[in-house]
Amino acid sequence: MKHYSRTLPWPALRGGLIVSCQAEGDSPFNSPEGVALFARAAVLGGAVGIRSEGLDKTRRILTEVTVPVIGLLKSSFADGTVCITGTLAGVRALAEMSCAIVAIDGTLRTRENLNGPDFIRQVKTEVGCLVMADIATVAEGEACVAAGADCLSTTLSGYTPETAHLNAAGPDLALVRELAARVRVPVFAEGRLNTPADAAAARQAGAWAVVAGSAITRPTLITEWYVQALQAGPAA
Ligand SMILES: CC(=O)N[C@H](C=O)[C@@H](O)[C@H](O)[C@H](O)COP(=O)(O)O
Repeated sequence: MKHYSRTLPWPALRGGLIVSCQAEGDSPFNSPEGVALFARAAVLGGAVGIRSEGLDKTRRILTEVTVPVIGLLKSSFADGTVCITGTLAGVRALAEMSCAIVAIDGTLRTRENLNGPDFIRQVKTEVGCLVMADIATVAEGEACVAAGADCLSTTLSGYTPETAHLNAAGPDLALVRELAARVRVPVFAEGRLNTPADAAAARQAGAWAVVAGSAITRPTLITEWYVQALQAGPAA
């Protein structure tokens, strides 16, 4: 196992904002250059960390910022729901390019014949990088910590079959609150934190730090929010 020498990122991230700089599909920002511009803008605005998807994009972002970068690769489970870094090769590639932390799907869904906690156990043994377990429930979070996850993020609440009903309900602050009370590793609040007030509420709920993406780095989606609000018409 290779040993990744690094300063632990937890103090630098504490109480701060991590901006998720991702772009997909026909987004005009869907390139290493595009997301790197977002990362630079985020750091200028005071972001203490960046979350980044994809090997080429993450490699580029790492050359542009000095704050800790949380790297991940996205794929899909058979039912079409999102899987966050589900292969050992992917974890290794992100760790070797010096991501401070690698985000891994910590849900109980099976990838490479392992569920999230078992996969994290394998990653900690065979790769040895810092792991952020992306989870959707308290039980998943506790199982990932027992498996060796270095921190948790509520990323997947609302995006797994059993939590899909929460998607329309705004950020899952109840999950942040419960995890923060139960585990001894940093808990990051992530997912649908679309306003500064949401971010502050997540800190109040016990989040170590807050991750925001869409509301900062998905301008097409933000535009749609405005357009839909206007289509609802004027109040009677
Ligand atoms: C579910 C999933 O695929 N989440 C992804 C995880 O990396 C990203 O698409 C999100 O943008 C990120 O989690 C930040 O969340 P929000 O964009 O809601 O602020």
